[in-house]
Amino acid sequence: MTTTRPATSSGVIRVSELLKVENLTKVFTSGLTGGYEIRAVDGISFTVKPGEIVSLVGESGSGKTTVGKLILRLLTPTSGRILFEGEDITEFDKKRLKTEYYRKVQAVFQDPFASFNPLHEIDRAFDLVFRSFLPNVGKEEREEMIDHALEGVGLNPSEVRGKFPHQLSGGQLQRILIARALLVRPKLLIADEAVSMLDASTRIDVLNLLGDFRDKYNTSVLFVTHDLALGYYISDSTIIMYRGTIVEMGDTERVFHNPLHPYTKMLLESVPDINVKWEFKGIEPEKEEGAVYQIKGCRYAPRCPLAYDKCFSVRPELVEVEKDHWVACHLYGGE
Ligand SMILES: Nc1ncnc2c1ncn2[C@@H]1O[C@H](COP(=O)(O)OP(=O)(O)OP(=O)(O)O)[C@@H](O)[C@H]1O
Repeated sequence: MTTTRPATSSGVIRVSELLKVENLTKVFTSGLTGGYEIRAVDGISFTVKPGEIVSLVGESGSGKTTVGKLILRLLTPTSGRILFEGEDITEFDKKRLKTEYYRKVQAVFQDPFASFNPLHEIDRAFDLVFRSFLPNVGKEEREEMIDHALEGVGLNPSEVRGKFPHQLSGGQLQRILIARALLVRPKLLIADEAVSMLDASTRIDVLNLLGDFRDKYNTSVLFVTHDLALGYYISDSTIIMYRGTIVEMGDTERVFHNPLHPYTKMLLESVPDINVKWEFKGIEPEKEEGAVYQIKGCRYAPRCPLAYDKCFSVRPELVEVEKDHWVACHLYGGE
């Protein structure tokens, strides 16, 4: 990959985990009757340290968004724990989520248009944040804070304030949402495909902005993406998911420069190279979805060129093969 990455903030002190996900599982059922189990997230564990940017990478359907929604408690886990600052947030009631948790954990999603009411000026987007988390801020200070937050994401307040969503571009709207999420200086930002709709140069600006914000306020970011290059550019650590399971994770440099899992290797080989012209090689058919979740072993086995008997019958565990580099593959001794 040719992308260069901004240097990791050197001043960040990483004491302990901010977020610890333990054996997290979410099972959906497809259809009302006679459906099959979709193990969208299947017993995954990982941590996010204070000030760490972690990419959650995988193809469509790998379970990335479900993980984000579970951490945001927009979904209830089937089993497992989500510890935030040591407390299991799956046990928080609605009041605690609203008054405490969402003060510290904010999110930005893919489609900025969906987050704005087309009938209201964009300024209204900030109302809920002030009402919920900053109720004592006076009108004048509030206006200053909004202007400051907008400037922080590279917007000129006079160009966007008082406008309706249809009068602004997707990039401007997404920056406004990021400004809103960062206004309360959250400890964790969940950015789910948050830059996918932006054009290439705006995308890099917004990524740099997330990096700057982390450096300034030690905010951790869970960066959910299907785009390996973006994940590489921004993150300290990378988690590769396949069909609800983590197949590889660790320090971003190690995962990208020494990929071990056949799935990670395949993903990296699929990144288009600017010097190579497109050539159609056919599309590999995926195993039928319901059948994939019934595989007792590695979910990637049916697609894996190196799979052998054991891969279909025994689920490989994540093993640390070098410092801060984990892989779940029988080729590396996982049981
Ligand atoms: N509410 C739901 N009911 C039933 N199945 C669901 C539900 N939400 C997600 N799924 C299924 O769970 C699996 C994982 O979905 P998820 O959206 O988490 O994947 P993803 O990696 O984020 O994919 P994408 O990049 O396409 O958003 C998919 O098979 C999806 O169809």
